[in-house]
Amino acid sequence: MSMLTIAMPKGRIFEEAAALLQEAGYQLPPELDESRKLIIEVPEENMRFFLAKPMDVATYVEHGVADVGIAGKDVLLEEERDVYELLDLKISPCYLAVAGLPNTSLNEVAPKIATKYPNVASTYFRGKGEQVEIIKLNGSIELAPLIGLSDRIVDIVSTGQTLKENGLVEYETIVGITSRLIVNPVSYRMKNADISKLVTRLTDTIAETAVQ
Ligand SMILES: Nc1ncnc2c1ncn2[C@@H]1O[C@H](COP(=O)(O)OP(=O)(O)OP(=O)(O)O)[C@@H](O)[C@H]1O
Ligand SMILES: O=P(O)(O)OC[C@H]1O[C@H](OP(=O)(O)OP(=O)(O)O)[C@H](O)[C@@H]1O
Repeated sequence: MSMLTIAMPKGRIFEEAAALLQEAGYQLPPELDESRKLIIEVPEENMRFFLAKPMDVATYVEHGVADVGIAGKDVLLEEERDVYELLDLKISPCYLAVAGLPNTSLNEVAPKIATKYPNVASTYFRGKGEQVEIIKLNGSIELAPLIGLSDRIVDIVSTGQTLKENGLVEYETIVGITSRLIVNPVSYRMKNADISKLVTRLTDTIAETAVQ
């Protein structure tokens, strides 16, 4: 029987995702978060894990090298991939928002928006009929309005600490974000029994966590 391959995001989602799988009854080795290995096989569960950058998880799943993956909804919105989104795992909650320096209005012809999410940002402003110039950054987005690179940012907010410590305010909430279970469409057919078992177990675990 072929193994189920799961692309896991390294970084802040990882621990919550691994804990959720454990709670769902999968016995995962400590090696999964303790070593620097990027491929971890768990023969007892007939599973194999790839440790990927969060932005890349859906790429592995779309190409079918991973059967399933765990990805933030932000990543799925930014890069539309040919994958099925099966389940809201309700972990790593945050939201995408428009923020900037306080008391500044957007009266220029095409205000500059700095963001790690150029597609989400342009779709959002197009939807409001506002013309903007998108500036793609890869991190430290809050720096942009402070130094005059942009008028606004579109970025993730979780505790709000980063905005606060940099004297920025939120202007609009775009969309709420949680992590999702995604699956390759071919794997979904070929490995339906294993994937359905995973989905059922995770669904039960999420439901139990919700009532607690
Ligand atoms: N405060 C937050 N900031 C950023 N992402 C968050 C936050 N809270 C939850 N998330 C989720 O975590 C994912 C990003 O994880 P992480 O920050 O580890 O990766 P990253 O953005 O690639 O970071 P880096 O480039 O610094 O490694 C996002 O896709 C989002 O769904
Ligand atoms: O509301 P908060 O709890 O402060 O979280 C939000 C901050 O966290 C993320 O940045 P990250 O730590 O990933 O740094 P980076 O943008 O430099 O990658 C995000 O881009 C915000 O800057």
